[in-house]
Amino acid sequence: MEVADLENPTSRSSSQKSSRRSGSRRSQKSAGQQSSPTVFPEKKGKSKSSRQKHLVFDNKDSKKAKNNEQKNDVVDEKSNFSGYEIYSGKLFFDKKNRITGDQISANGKADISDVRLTSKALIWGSSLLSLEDVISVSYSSGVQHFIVHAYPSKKYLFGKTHRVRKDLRFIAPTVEEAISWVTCFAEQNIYVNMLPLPPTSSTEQDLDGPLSGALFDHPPIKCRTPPRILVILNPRSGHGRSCKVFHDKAEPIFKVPSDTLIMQASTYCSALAGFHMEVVKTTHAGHAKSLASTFDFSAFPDGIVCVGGDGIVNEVFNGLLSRSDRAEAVSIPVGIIPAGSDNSLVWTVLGVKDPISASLLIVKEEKISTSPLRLFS
Ligand SMILES: Nc1ncnc2c1ncn2[C@@H]1O[C@H](COP(=O)(O)OP(=O)(O)OP(=O)(O)O)[C@@H](O)[C@H]1O
Repeated sequence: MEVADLENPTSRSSSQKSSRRSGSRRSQKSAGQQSSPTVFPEKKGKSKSSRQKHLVFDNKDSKKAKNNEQKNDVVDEKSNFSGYEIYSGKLFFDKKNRITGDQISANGKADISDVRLTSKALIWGSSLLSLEDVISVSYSSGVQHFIVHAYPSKKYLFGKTHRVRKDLRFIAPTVEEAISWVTCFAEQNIYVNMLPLPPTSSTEQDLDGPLSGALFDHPPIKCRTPPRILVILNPRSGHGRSCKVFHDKAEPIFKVPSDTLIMQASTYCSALAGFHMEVVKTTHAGHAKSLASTFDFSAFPDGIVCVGGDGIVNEVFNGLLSRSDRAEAVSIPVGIIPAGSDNSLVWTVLGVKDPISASLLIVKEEKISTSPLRLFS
């Protein structure tokens, strides 16, 4: 099972317990949200019929339920999971990312399931993916598929868990439905990577025509503004292993190198969680303090992330508190990615030990917005 199994509720992430996102859809649209590039809907007429040739969804069974007014409670006794339904419908889960384009073969019919997006999870078959574990959704304008990027917990030896990256690709019956799914994810404050349109075959291009003209009938998908943060990394932390910890485990959550996100067998440049980060590696003791005491807030309005052990965090807080604009400094969000030899501070304050869980908290903007004064009071 790739994600939490409803039959086995203990495999779910403990982070499901609380969700800032419960509430009405309207309330979830934060004031800071901005429009991402407009999603160009499928061209009507010719293009629709051309795409319908791929579809094997049974439209009679397909149940599309967008519950703006009436929110259905989803309560699963086995998993003790609850949330209200945001959207539901039939989706093809492309388990092995093997389907080219949006075409689903007859063999793939068995993998078409009823999928529900609730205020807390994405649920299909016996699988449940907590939205707390979802980093982002990637989508290309005008295609039927989208990818949900997540780091669900997985059990390994002796009941211990660790987080594993999953890129779950779903194909909707129509482009319009794909857009609706992506829009609903965005409304749950999940970042949407708007990717370049994948290359189409010459035949398909001829049938569809260029994606221009009367393609603006869909409103733009709204998602949060990509945060800009300063990362202060102590390369000596954790006996010199902090750089590896950051680049291997944490950085891919915030952004991915251009050649690692693959959609439709084509390579796209994309940021996973859409963060703009400047990474500064400290060169000496006291460097983190001087950076925190002098950096320009306007360049990094969304905060600082410390990568290292307790010492580097201590320096950053001391640097912030030593500033002349202290009132503003104490409100700057500070995140911590544990990479030191002893990470007792991050464990005590945030309740996490591993760099992936700590990064998820930063992406979810839950702990990064805690001011240093409040942290230590
Ligand atoms: N480039 C550097 N070279 C030498 N020392 C540094 C450098 N950058 C920071 N330091 C100092 O190293 C000290 C220890 O760093 P840090 O706490 O991050 O790592 P650690 O000792 O591995 O972790 P922990 O404190 O959890 O045991 C910090 O107090 C800081 O002053």
